[in-house]
Amino acid sequence: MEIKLLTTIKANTMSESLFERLGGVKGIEKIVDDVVDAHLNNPVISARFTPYLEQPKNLSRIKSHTVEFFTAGSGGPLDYTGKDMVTTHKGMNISASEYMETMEDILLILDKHGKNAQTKKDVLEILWSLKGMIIGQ
Ligand code: HEM
Repeated sequence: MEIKLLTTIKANTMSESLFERLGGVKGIEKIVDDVVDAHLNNPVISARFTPYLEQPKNLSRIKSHTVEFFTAGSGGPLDYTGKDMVTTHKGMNISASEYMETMEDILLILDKHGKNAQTKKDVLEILWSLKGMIIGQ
């Protein structure tokens, strides 16, 4: 019984793409909204994001690009139409600890949305692979 249950969980995790496990475009939109809120409330990095509260058009552009980015990167059906990661973060001189704070916020929100350890690990792996394009640009 237990073995059967475990096998089912494993099969589900393996057959569903990361995109599906994140809840499709709708799920990713909710995650991105909550992650931006978490960044706005994170004292280490909030100053990077608070100016966008006065630029709602810009903020929604950044959010929809981020939704596209995670949809495309997780096997979903949207193309990413934003700037590449180096160009986007150029001139910001983001530190390693700021980068770690964004990862922490994202993991907390994935927890809040009930995502399992494998899903968090998969997202973390993608974010980790990009860190050289984000830090110190
Ligand atoms: C692996 C980690 C990260 C990923 C995948 C990522 C991804 C993105 C994406 C997709 C955009 C939208 C680009 C566009 O609209 O063309 C963006 C914008 C932005 N990111 Fe990141 N980011 C990461 C880390 C960070 C960190 C650590 C910070 C600062 C603490 C940061 C600050 C910003 C800011 C301020 C913008 C808005 C730039 C603008 O005005 O166009 N990002 N990021």
